[in-house]
Amino acid sequence: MQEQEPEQNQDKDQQQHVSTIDPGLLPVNWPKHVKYLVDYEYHPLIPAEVLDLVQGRRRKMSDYQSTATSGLGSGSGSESDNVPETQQQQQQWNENPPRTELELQYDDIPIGHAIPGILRTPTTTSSSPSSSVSSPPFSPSPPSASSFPPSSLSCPSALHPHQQQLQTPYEIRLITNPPTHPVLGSYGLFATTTLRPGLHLLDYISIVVPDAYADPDSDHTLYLSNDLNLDASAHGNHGRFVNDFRRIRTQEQGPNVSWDLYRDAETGQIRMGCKVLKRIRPGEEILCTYGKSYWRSRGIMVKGKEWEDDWDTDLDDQSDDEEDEEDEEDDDGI
Ligand SMILES: C[S@@+](CC[C@H](N)C(=O)[O-])C[C@H]1O[C@@H](n2cnc3c(N)ncnc32)[C@H](O)[C@@H]1O
Repeated sequence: MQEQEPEQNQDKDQQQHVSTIDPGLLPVNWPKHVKYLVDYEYHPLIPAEVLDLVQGRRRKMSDYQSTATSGLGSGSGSESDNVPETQQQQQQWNENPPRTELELQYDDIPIGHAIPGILRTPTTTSSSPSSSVSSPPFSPSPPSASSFPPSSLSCPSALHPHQQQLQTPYEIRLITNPPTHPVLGSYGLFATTTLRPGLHLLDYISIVVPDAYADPDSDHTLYLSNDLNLDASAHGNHGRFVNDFRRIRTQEQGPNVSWDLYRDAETGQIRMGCKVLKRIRPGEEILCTYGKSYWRSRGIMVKGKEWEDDWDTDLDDQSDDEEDEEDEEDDDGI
Protein backbone atom coordinates (compact mmCIF):
# COMPACT_ATOMS: atom_id res chain seq x y z
CA MET A 1 0.00 0.00 0.00
CA GLN A 2 1.40 3.39 -0.94
CA GLU A 3 0.32 6.62 0.62
CA GLN A 4 -1.33 9.48 -1.21
CA GLU A 5 0.59 12.13 0.67
CA PRO A 6 2.93 13.77 -1.86
CA GLU A 7 0.15 15.69 -3.67
CA GLN A 8 -1.49 16.67 -0.41
CA ASN A 9 1.87 17.81 0.87
CA GLN A 10 2.32 20.15 -2.11
CA ASP A 11 -0.84 21.98 -1.00
CA LYS A 12 0.30 21.88 2.57
CA ASP A 13 3.59 23.51 1.55
CA GLN A 14 1.62 26.68 0.88
CA GLN A 15 0.18 26.66 4.39
CA GLN A 16 1.48 28.30 7.53
CA HIS A 17 2.77 26.03 10.28
CA VAL A 18 0.01 25.30 12.79
CA SER A 19 2.63 24.61 15.47
CA THR A 20 2.75 27.33 18.07
CA ILE A 21 6.51 27.21 18.46
CA ASP A 22 9.05 29.05 16.35
CA PRO A 23 9.15 27.18 12.98
CA GLY A 24 12.94 27.39 13.14
CA LEU A 25 12.86 25.06 16.13
CA LEU A 26 10.71 22.43 14.46
CA PRO A 27 12.30 19.14 13.36
CA VAL A 28 13.39 18.99 9.73
CA ASN A 29 10.52 17.76 7.52
CA TRP A 30 7.94 18.54 10.19
CA PRO A 31 4.52 18.81 8.39
CA LYS A 32 2.96 22.25 8.53
CA HIS A 33 -0.54 20.92 9.15
CA VAL A 34 0.51 19.07 12.30
CA LYS A 35 0.95 20.90 15.59
CA TYR A 36 4.21 19.91 17.26
CA LEU A 37 3.61 18.86 20.87
CA VAL A 38 6.17 18.61 23.65
CA ASP A 39 3.68 16.96 25.98
CA TYR A 40 0.29 15.31 25.93
CA GLU A 41 -2.87 17.31 25.44
CA TYR A 42 -6.09 15.88 26.80
CA HIS A 43 -9.48 15.93 25.09
CA PRO A 44 -11.93 18.00 27.17
CA LEU A 45 -14.46 15.16 27.32
CA ILE A 46 -12.21 12.70 29.16
CA PRO A 47 -14.07 12.00 32.45
CA ALA A 48 -12.39 13.68 35.41
CA GLU A 49 -11.74 10.37 37.20
CA VAL A 50 -9.99 8.92 34.15
CA LEU A 51 -8.01 12.11 33.63
CA ASP A 52 -6.80 11.96 37.23
CA LEU A 53 -5.66 8.41 36.66
CA VAL A 54 -3.75 9.01 33.46
CA GLN A 55 -2.19 12.19 34.77
CA GLY A 56 -1.13 10.47 37.99
CA ARG A 57 -3.05 12.76 40.31
CA ARG A 58 -5.06 10.06 42.02
CA ARG A 59 -2.37 8.64 44.30
CA LYS A 60 1.01 9.31 45.83
CA MET A 61 3.88 8.16 43.64
CA SER A 62 4.89 5.61 46.28
CA ASP A 63 1.49 3.96 45.86
CA TYR A 64 2.03 3.57 42.16
CA GLN A 65 5.50 2.21 42.81
CA SER A 66 4.22 -0.46 45.16
CA THR A 67 1.51 -1.62 42.77
CA ALA A 68 3.82 -1.62 39.77
CA THR A 69 6.41 -3.79 41.46
CA SER A 70 4.36 -6.13 43.60
CA GLY A 71 0.92 -6.13 42.15
CA LEU A 72 -1.28 -4.22 44.54
CA GLY A 73 -0.05 -2.16 47.46
CA SER A 74 -1.34 -2.17 51.01
CA GLY A 75 -4.65 -0.88 49.76
CA SER A 76 -5.09 -3.98 47.66
CA GLY A 77 -8.41 -5.28 46.55
CA SER A 78 -11.22 -3.35 45.01
CA GLU A 79 -13.34 -0.83 46.84
CA SER A 80 -16.08 -3.35 47.43
CA ASP A 81 -13.72 -5.68 49.39
CA ASN A 82 -12.66 -5.33 53.02
CA VAL A 83 -14.81 -2.51 54.31
CA PRO A 84 -12.92 -1.09 57.34
CA GLU A 85 -14.28 -2.20 60.70
CA THR A 86 -11.87 -0.67 63.20
CA GLN A 87 -10.63 2.88 63.53
CA GLN A 88 -7.13 1.76 62.56
CA GLN A 89 -8.44 0.10 59.41
CA GLN A 90 -10.42 3.23 58.62
CA GLN A 91 -7.25 5.31 58.92
CA GLN A 92 -5.35 2.98 56.60
CA TRP A 93 -8.26 3.11 54.19
CA ASN A 94 -8.18 6.90 54.23
CA GLU A 95 -4.43 7.02 53.64
CA ASN A 96 -4.39 4.42 50.93
CA PRO A 97 -7.91 3.66 49.76
CA PRO A 98 -8.49 0.43 47.84
CA ARG A 99 -8.39 0.66 44.09
CA THR A 100 -11.59 1.34 42.24
CA GLU A 101 -12.41 -1.01 39.36
CA LEU A 102 -11.26 1.73 37.03
CA GLU A 103 -7.93 2.14 38.79
CA LEU A 104 -7.28 -1.57 38.64
CA GLN A 105 -7.22 -1.28 34.84
CA TYR A 106 -4.26 1.07 35.09
CA ASP A 107 -2.50 -0.59 37.99
CA ASP A 108 0.28 -2.73 36.58
CA ILE A 109 1.92 -0.06 34.46
CA PRO A 110 5.67 0.01 35.17
CA ILE A 111 7.38 3.14 36.43
CA GLY A 112 9.83 4.90 34.14
CA HIS A 113 11.34 8.27 33.38
CA ALA A 114 9.78 10.47 30.78
CA ILE A 115 11.60 11.45 27.63
CA PRO A 116 10.88 15.14 27.26
CA GLY A 117 9.71 16.66 24.01
CA ILE A 118 12.74 17.85 22.12
CA LEU A 119 11.89 21.48 22.53
CA ARG A 120 12.43 22.60 26.08
CA THR A 121 13.21 26.22 26.02
CA PRO A 122 11.88 29.30 27.75
CA THR A 123 11.47 30.87 24.32
CA THR A 124 8.84 28.35 23.16
CA THR A 125 5.35 29.73 23.04
CA SER A 126 3.41 26.47 23.09
CA SER A 127 -0.07 27.02 24.39
CA SER A 128 -0.42 23.38 25.32
CA PRO A 129 -2.41 23.18 28.53
CA SER A 130 -0.26 20.32 29.68
CA SER A 131 3.04 21.96 28.83
CA SER A 132 3.28 23.00 32.44
CA VAL A 133 3.92 19.38 33.43
CA SER A 134 7.40 19.51 34.85
CA SER A 135 10.12 17.91 32.77
CA PRO A 136 12.36 15.43 34.52
CA PRO A 137 15.95 16.38 35.23
CA PHE A 138 18.11 15.84 32.21
CA SER A 139 20.63 13.12 32.74
CA PRO A 140 23.54 12.45 30.42
CA SER A 141 24.10 8.95 31.80
CA PRO A 142 23.23 6.11 29.42
CA PRO A 143 20.19 4.00 30.23
CA SER A 144 20.49 0.43 31.35
CA ALA A 145 20.32 -1.72 28.23
CA SER A 146 18.37 -4.45 29.93
CA SER A 147 15.62 -2.52 31.62
CA PHE A 148 12.62 -0.76 30.24
CA PRO A 149 11.40 1.70 31.19
CA PRO A 150 14.91 2.90 31.94
CA SER A 151 15.98 4.32 35.23
CA SER A 152 17.67 7.27 33.60
CA LEU A 153 17.20 9.43 30.61
CA SER A 154 19.76 9.91 27.93
CA CYS A 155 20.40 12.06 24.94
CA PRO A 156 23.35 11.38 22.64
CA SER A 157 24.90 14.78 22.82
CA ALA A 158 23.72 15.54 26.35
CA LEU A 159 22.77 19.08 25.52
CA HIS A 160 21.68 21.28 28.34
CA PRO A 161 17.88 21.69 28.50
CA HIS A 162 18.21 25.43 28.17
CA GLN A 163 19.73 25.08 24.76
CA GLN A 164 17.13 25.89 22.19
CA GLN A 165 16.86 22.54 20.54
CA LEU A 166 17.87 19.14 21.79
CA GLN A 167 19.50 16.97 19.20
CA THR A 168 17.69 13.73 18.64
CA PRO A 169 19.27 10.41 17.68
CA TYR A 170 16.70 10.12 14.90
CA GLU A 171 15.24 12.26 12.14
CA ILE A 172 12.19 12.42 9.91
CA ARG A 173 13.02 11.55 6.32
CA LEU A 174 11.08 11.50 3.09
CA ILE A 175 11.31 7.95 1.78
CA THR A 176 12.54 7.90 -1.80
CA ASN A 177 14.16 4.47 -1.99
CA PRO A 178 14.25 1.56 -2.41
CA PRO A 179 11.50 1.64 -5.05
CA THR A 180 9.87 -1.34 -3.35
CA HIS A 181 9.47 0.50 -0.05
CA PRO A 182 5.73 0.35 0.80
CA VAL A 183 5.68 3.90 2.14
CA LEU A 184 7.52 5.47 -0.79
CA GLY A 185 6.86 9.19 -1.13
CA SER A 186 5.82 9.45 2.51
CA TYR A 187 7.83 9.90 5.69
CA GLY A 188 9.54 7.64 8.18
CA LEU A 189 11.82 7.93 11.22
CA PHE A 190 15.49 7.04 10.78
CA ALA A 191 18.34 6.59 13.25
CA THR A 192 21.17 9.10 13.05
CA THR A 193 23.41 7.18 15.43
CA THR A 194 23.62 3.60 16.65
CA LEU A 195 20.71 2.78 18.94
CA ARG A 196 21.20 -0.10 21.30
CA PRO A 197 18.60 -2.61 22.51
CA GLY A 198 16.80 -1.50 25.65
CA LEU A 199 17.13 2.21 24.96
CA HIS A 200 14.04 4.26 25.75
CA LEU A 201 14.14 6.27 22.56
CA LEU A 202 11.20 8.64 22.66
CA ASP A 203 7.61 8.96 23.79
CA TYR A 204 4.59 8.93 21.49
CA ILE A 205 3.17 12.37 22.21
CA SER A 206 -0.28 13.25 20.92
CA ILE A 207 -3.77 14.23 21.96
CA VAL A 208 -5.35 11.75 24.37
CA VAL A 209 -8.87 11.10 23.13
CA PRO A 210 -11.79 9.13 24.64
CA ASP A 211 -12.52 6.06 22.57
CA ALA A 212 -15.95 7.37 21.62
CA TYR A 213 -14.39 10.46 20.06
CA ALA A 214 -11.50 8.75 18.30
CA ASP A 215 -11.32 9.28 14.56
CA PRO A 216 -11.68 5.82 12.99
CA ASP A 217 -9.92 7.07 9.85
CA SER A 218 -6.86 8.37 11.65
CA ASP A 219 -3.63 6.72 10.54
CA HIS A 220 -1.78 7.93 13.63
CA THR A 221 -3.52 6.29 16.58
CA LEU A 222 -2.34 3.99 19.34
CA TYR A 223 -4.39 2.56 22.20
CA LEU A 224 -3.58 3.93 25.62
CA SER A 225 -6.25 1.87 27.40
CA ASN A 226 -9.71 0.42 26.80
CA ASP A 227 -11.14 3.91 27.10
CA LEU A 228 -8.48 6.13 25.58
CA ASN A 229 -6.58 6.56 22.32
CA LEU A 230 -3.48 8.51 21.43
CA ASP A 231 -4.15 10.35 18.20
CA ALA A 232 -1.25 12.15 16.56
CA SER A 233 -2.87 12.85 13.21
CA ALA A 234 -3.06 16.60 13.80
CA HIS A 235 -0.94 17.03 16.94
CA GLY A 236 2.15 15.02 17.79
CA ASN A 237 5.88 14.51 17.86
CA HIS A 238 8.43 12.31 16.05
CA GLY A 239 6.62 9.17 17.25
CA ARG A 240 3.91 9.63 14.61
CA PHE A 241 6.45 8.87 11.87
CA VAL A 242 7.34 5.35 12.96
CA ASN A 243 6.21 3.01 10.17
CA ASP A 244 5.20 -0.65 10.45
CA PHE A 245 7.99 -3.13 9.67
CA ARG A 246 5.95 -5.18 7.21
CA ARG A 247 7.38 -5.36 3.69
CA ILE A 248 10.41 -3.41 4.97
CA ARG A 249 11.89 -6.02 7.29
CA THR A 250 11.15 -9.74 7.16
CA GLN A 251 8.83 -11.45 9.63
CA GLU A 252 11.93 -13.18 11.04
CA GLN A 253 13.67 -9.84 11.59
CA GLY A 254 10.52 -8.33 13.07
CA PRO A 255 10.21 -4.75 14.32
CA ASN A 256 13.24 -3.00 15.80
CA VAL A 257 11.24 -0.98 18.35
CA SER A 258 8.11 -1.53 20.44
CA TRP A 259 5.63 0.74 22.17
CA ASP A 260 5.19 0.23 25.92
CA LEU A 261 3.14 2.18 28.44
CA TYR A 262 4.84 3.39 31.58
CA ARG A 263 4.10 5.78 34.43
CA ASP A 264 6.48 8.71 34.75
CA ALA A 265 8.28 8.40 38.09
CA GLU A 266 8.17 12.12 38.55
CA THR A 267 4.70 13.21 37.59
CA GLY A 268 2.77 9.92 37.71
CA GLN A 269 1.55 10.62 34.19
CA ILE A 270 0.95 7.60 31.94
CA ARG A 271 3.04 7.82 28.78
CA MET A 272 3.74 5.66 25.74
CA GLY A 273 7.44 4.93 25.43
CA CYS A 274 9.32 3.58 22.45
CA LYS A 275 11.86 0.90 23.34
CA VAL A 276 14.65 -0.23 21.03
CA LEU A 277 14.44 -4.02 20.54
CA LYS A 278 17.33 -4.62 18.18
CA ARG A 279 20.46 -2.70 17.38
CA ILE A 280 19.58 0.05 14.89
CA ARG A 281 22.43 1.46 12.86
CA PRO A 282 22.76 5.03 11.61
CA GLY A 283 20.57 5.53 8.55
CA GLU A 284 18.38 2.52 9.37
CA GLU A 285 14.63 3.02 9.58
CA ILE A 286 12.97 2.77 13.00
CA LEU A 287 10.08 0.31 12.61
CA CYS A 288 7.43 -1.06 14.95
CA THR A 289 4.44 -3.36 14.51
CA TYR A 290 1.01 -1.77 14.32
CA GLY A 291 -0.56 -5.17 15.06
CA LYS A 292 -2.78 -7.19 12.80
CA SER A 293 -5.97 -5.44 13.90
CA TYR A 294 -4.65 -2.11 12.58
CA TRP A 295 -4.26 -3.59 9.11
CA ARG A 296 -7.42 -5.68 9.34
CA SER A 297 -9.43 -2.54 10.05
CA ARG A 298 -8.04 -1.18 6.77
CA GLY A 299 -9.03 -4.31 4.86
CA ILE A 300 -5.48 -5.68 4.73
CA MET A 301 -4.66 -9.16 5.93
CA VAL A 302 -1.07 -9.47 7.09
CA LYS A 303 0.81 -12.71 7.55
CA GLY A 304 2.79 -13.96 10.50
CA LYS A 305 2.10 -13.95 14.19
CA GLU A 306 0.84 -10.91 16.07
CA TRP A 307 3.98 -10.87 18.20
CA GLU A 308 6.97 -13.21 18.16
CA ASP A 309 8.68 -13.55 21.51
CA ASP A 310 12.10 -13.74 19.90
CA TRP A 311 11.65 -10.26 18.43
CA ASP A 312 13.00 -8.85 21.66
CA THR A 313 15.53 -11.50 22.61
CA ASP A 314 18.27 -9.22 21.30
CA LEU A 315 17.84 -7.35 24.56
CA ASP A 316 19.92 -10.14 26.08
CA ASP A 317 22.61 -9.97 23.44
CA GLN A 318 24.74 -7.33 25.11
CA SER A 319 27.53 -9.74 26.00
CA ASP A 320 27.96 -10.95 22.43
CA ASP A 321 31.64 -10.44 21.54
CA GLU A 322 31.08 -9.29 17.99
CA GLU A 323 28.55 -6.69 19.09
CA ASP A 324 30.84 -5.49 21.87
CA GLU A 325 33.51 -4.79 19.27
CA GLU A 326 30.99 -2.85 17.24
CA ASP A 327 30.01 -0.97 20.38
CA GLU A 328 33.57 0.26 20.69
CA GLU A 329 33.59 1.39 17.07
CA ASP A 330 30.25 3.22 17.44
CA ASP A 331 31.67 5.92 19.68
CA ASP A 332 28.65 8.14 19.55
CA GLY A 333 26.03 5.41 19.71
CA ILE A 334 23.60 5.32 22.60
C1 LIG B 1 1.65 6.40 11.78
S1 LIG B 1 1.63 6.65 10.06
C2 LIG B 1 3.32 6.43 9.70
C3 LIG B 1 3.95 7.67 9.20
C4 LIG B 1 3.54 8.05 7.80
N1 LIG B 1 4.39 7.35 6.85
C5 LIG B 1 3.62 9.54 7.62
O1 LIG B 1 4.41 10.04 6.81
O2 LIG B 1 2.88 10.26 8.32
C6 LIG B 1 0.83 5.19 9.56
C7 LIG B 1 0.56 5.06 8.08
O3 LIG B 1 1.78 4.90 7.36
C8 LIG B 1 1.61 3.95 6.32
N2 LIG B 1 2.47 2.78 6.61
C9 LIG B 1 3.28 2.61 7.67
N3 LIG B 1 3.96 1.46 7.59
C10 LIG B 1 3.56 0.87 6.45
C11 LIG B 1 3.90 -0.36 5.81
N4 LIG B 1 4.81 -1.20 6.30
N5 LIG B 1 3.29 -0.65 4.64
C12 LIG B 1 2.41 0.20 4.10
N6 LIG B 1 2.03 1.37 4.64
C13 LIG B 1 2.61 1.71 5.81
C14 LIG B 1 0.16 3.55 6.33
O4 LIG B 1 -0.53 4.40 5.46
C15 LIG B 1 -0.24 3.83 7.73
O5 LIG B 1 -1.62 4.03 7.86
